[in-house]
Amino acid sequence: MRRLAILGASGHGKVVADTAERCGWRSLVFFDDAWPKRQHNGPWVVIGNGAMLFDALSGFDGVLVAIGDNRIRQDRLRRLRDAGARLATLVHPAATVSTYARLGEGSVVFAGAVLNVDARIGPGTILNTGCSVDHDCRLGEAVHVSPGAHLAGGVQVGDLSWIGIGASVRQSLRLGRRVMVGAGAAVVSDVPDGTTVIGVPARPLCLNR
Ligand SMILES: CC(=O)SCCNC(=O)CCNC(=O)[C@H](O)C(C)(C)COP(=O)(O)OP(=O)(O)OC[C@H]1O[C@@H](n2cnc3c(N)ncnc32)[C@H](O)[C@@H]1OP(=O)(O)O
Repeated sequence: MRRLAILGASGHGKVVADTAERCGWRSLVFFDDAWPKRQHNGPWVVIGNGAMLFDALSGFDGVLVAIGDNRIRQDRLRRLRDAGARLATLVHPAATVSTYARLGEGSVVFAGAVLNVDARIGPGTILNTGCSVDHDCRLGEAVHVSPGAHLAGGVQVGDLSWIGIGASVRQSLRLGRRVMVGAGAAVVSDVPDGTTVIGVPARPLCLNR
């Protein structure tokens, strides 16, 4: 039976595990630094800490990092890949991914998400429940598109950026690295690196205070 290891026994980790089962993984276990205090994550067992996963890689057919923090997820994915881990990629059967889209290793696409034609998604990205990423979008590494967020066609999103729940981004815009788009925002202009924007239309958070 193919074995999957998931690093990060969080709520996000439970959705990753649930999606993995829907994708046909039958044997899956968690690793988390809260072990041995944390022994379970929902119906799944936590069998060791992060360091123990690195020692156990040969026993797994796939490894995923289920850590919501983009920077930490990117770091752990890179370290696991360098250590020889076989990084898995998940697409929930109720998600729609174009044959002509590309999805980087270690990425997850949850139920109801749509990834459209000629989109390119970097490694370690989360396309969360019911989001959409439209044609020709370019997402960097370890991006998170939250539930119900929508990117119109041709949007570029830099590494480590986070599109908040229910936000929308107008077509052909360029969002930099480490951008945070607040929940429910409507982004109608480019966003520079490291900027948090909120509101409708979206403005930098400091300008809204
Ligand atoms: C399955 C899952 O759960 S996936 C997770 C999905 N979660 C998300 O998408 C979270 C997105 N995060 C947000 O929207 C956050 O509120 C952020 C990042 C924009 C701001 O967070 P913080 O920096 O902690 O700001 P804070 O909460 O202190 O709010 C600062 C001010 O901005 C306002 N504000 C915060 N977020 C928003 C928003 N999304 N839209 C409008 N105003 C906002 C607050 O009301 C506050 O206003 P005030 O100064 O007048 O009182």
